[in-house]
This record gives sequence, structure tokens and C-alpha cells, in this order.
Amino acid sequence: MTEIEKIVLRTIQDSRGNPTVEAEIYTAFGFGRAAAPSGASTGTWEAKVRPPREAIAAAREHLLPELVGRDAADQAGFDAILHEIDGTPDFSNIGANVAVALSLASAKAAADAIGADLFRYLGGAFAQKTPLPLGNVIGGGAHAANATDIQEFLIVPTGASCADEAVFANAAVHKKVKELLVAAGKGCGKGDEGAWAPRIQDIEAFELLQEAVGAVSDELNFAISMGVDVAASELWDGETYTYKDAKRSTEDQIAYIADLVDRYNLVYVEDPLQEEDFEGFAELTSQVGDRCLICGDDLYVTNTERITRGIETEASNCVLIKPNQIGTLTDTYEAVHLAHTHGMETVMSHRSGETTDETIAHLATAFECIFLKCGVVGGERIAKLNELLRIEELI
Ligand SMILES: O=C(O)[C@@H](CO)OP(=O)(O)O
Ligand SMILES: [Mg+2]
Repeated sequence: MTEIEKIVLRTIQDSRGNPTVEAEIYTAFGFGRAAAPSGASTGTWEAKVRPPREAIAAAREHLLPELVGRDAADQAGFDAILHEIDGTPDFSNIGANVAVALSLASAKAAADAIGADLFRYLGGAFAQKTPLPLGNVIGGGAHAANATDIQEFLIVPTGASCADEAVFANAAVHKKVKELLVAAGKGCGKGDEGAWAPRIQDIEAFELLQEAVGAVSDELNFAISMGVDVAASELWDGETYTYKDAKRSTEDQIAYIADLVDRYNLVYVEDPLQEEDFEGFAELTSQVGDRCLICGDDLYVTNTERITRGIETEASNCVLIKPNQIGTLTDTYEAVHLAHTHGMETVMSHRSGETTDETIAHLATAFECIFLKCGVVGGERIAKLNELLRIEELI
């Protein structure tokens, strides 16, 4: 029933207009399709992407013949074969883009074969809650030129009682931010993930977002909280964090972020320090971890070895999860499981380069992630958010 009969790999376009890998897996009774996203502010230790066309040609020759005939329902076995054939620690041979698309497509084909939704197939009877959407409404860094230094100014509707309220609250804040920017004479475009990308300083962005969040939250009558993805590795030059208006040592950076957490009641801070600074993360977490999630993205790259280091050093209380950083669904699950076992929260995340693939909405629900980070507007972002609305109906 779940024996793989046919696999198709093709090149499709992503939201930046770049080619990416899409995989289709067919069994006698089921079909699964998934695509690989791609990052702009990638972590050094992420699994390696191979140019899509080259990777697909190689996979057709060497990889696919080994996968046809296998059981799509044996996810661990399927993913182990991907590792075995690749033969490297970071998928630099077959490409993490090919690996992740195949791995997710296999799970979807197996779920489809028994008529189950992916979140139910993976999460079982106890998948009972959709995650809150965490979305960026202002941004800059590697995602937009000449905008803010901090990569993402995020919001999460902490007081929403259902996905419907939550998704539309984020959209309302996104609209409100535009209104405020226009009123302030700051016309602007959007960054890679659909966030507004005005030419303003970070502090102005915080003030503006606070006003927008306050107005929408008053209107809707529930709490909406703020967060950031500093993407600090992009600011780090080896000695200091270089902002347009300041240079900060590690100590200064920790003090700066801790101050922002209290000034703006931030509930979520991602990558406040560069990707090798486990100690700096630990210091910040000890200062504000009781009231704010300190989340490692480039720090952990969804890799259990690095998450283990984070657990040992008490570096953070939250782990960002991106399937394409590690290359398979099994590795993704293991990263989530390790974090949860040690009392850390997890956030399932999109990449800045995305497709309309909606799989992460299912993974976030199945794996009980606290948030689904996937932007607010734009076809490739709403694909995930709208899927979350559908999933909530089924729960
Ligand atoms: O840094 C991040 O968290 C992501 C997604 O927002 O960006 P990118 O995909 O460019 O790494
Ligand atoms: Mg990040």
C-alpha cells in the first residue's frame, strides 16, 4: 500500500524567482509532494544545498533508483537511506534541498495512502492544538537593502483563542504598520518575506510596531506581543556587532537586547548573538529567560549535536526548527524531541525563499511547536497560514 512506485523531481520557482527542488512520490494508494525552501541569512552549520538542476540530474541517476520499491511509511528507514547514499555529514553530496523535498514527500505519500492528514499521521491522536503564528511585519538585514539592522520585527497574538483570530490579528497589525508608515511619510516596499522594509532606525521600528500592536490589540480585545529575529551573525564582524548607528561588543549587545526585552515586553528573541556564542546566549537567557523565549536559529541549525551543546551550556530556552537546515523529517523530529525533553520550546519556521508548500503547518501542529514562524502576507506565506486554518477545523 505504501510501497514507492514512482518518484518525480523537478525544478520549480521560489518566491525570490530562484530555482528550487520539488519532489513527488507515488505509491499505489497515495501521493505526496513537497518542495525545498532556501535561506538568505543561512547558518554556517546548515546542511548543504546543491544547485537544483545539477542535484536533480545526479539524483535521477544515482539516488532515485535506490528509493523506488521502498516503503514510504518507514520514514526512519527512508531517511537513513538518504544519509547512507549521501555519505557525508551535511548532505553535500545529494544536496539538502533534494533530501528534504524527498523526505517530506515520502511522509505525505504515506499519510495519503491511509487517508490521513499529515499532522494527524505524524502527531497521532494527541495532536490537539495548532501553534500560534509568529510573523514579521517590519524587516531589513539580509532580507531587504537599506532598511532596519535587526532582520525581523515579529508579532505573535498571544491572547488569541483560535487560529482564525490569530491569523487575522497578525494581518491587521501588518496593515496598521503600513498606515502608520504612510502617515509618517515613510513610503516603502517589502522585504523577501513580505514584511515592510522602510528606511528607519531599529528604535523607530520598535516604536511604530508598538503603536500598531497597541491599536490592533485594543480593537480586537486580546493581547498581541512583540518579538525580533536579530540574525546577529549578519551583524557580527568577528569583533563587534556593527549597526548603522552603533558598534556593540558582546557585553554591550547582551545589555542592549536585555533592555529591549523589558522596554518593549518582547516575548521572543531569535539569534540575539552570533552563531558560535553559546556563552553569550546563556548569559542573556539567565537574565531574561524567565519572561522571554531566547531562540537559537543559526546557533543550532536544527542539529541535535548543536542543540545538545545548547542544553549543556543552558544557552537558550527555545530552538528554531527548519527542516531544510538538517535535510530529513526524521532529523527534524529528533531535534524537536530533544529540545522538548529538556524543557525547551520549539518554533517551526519557514525560510526567506519559499514556495507554496504548506508542510510546515502540519509539522508544527504534529510536533506541538509553540509557534509557527511563517510571515504574514504573500502567497507563499499565506499557503502555510491558510493551511493552519484548515488544520484547526480538523482537530
Ligand atoms: O533567519 C531566519 O529565521 C529566516 C526566516 O525568517 O531567514 P532565512 O531563511 O533567510 O535564513
Ligand atoms: Mg533566524
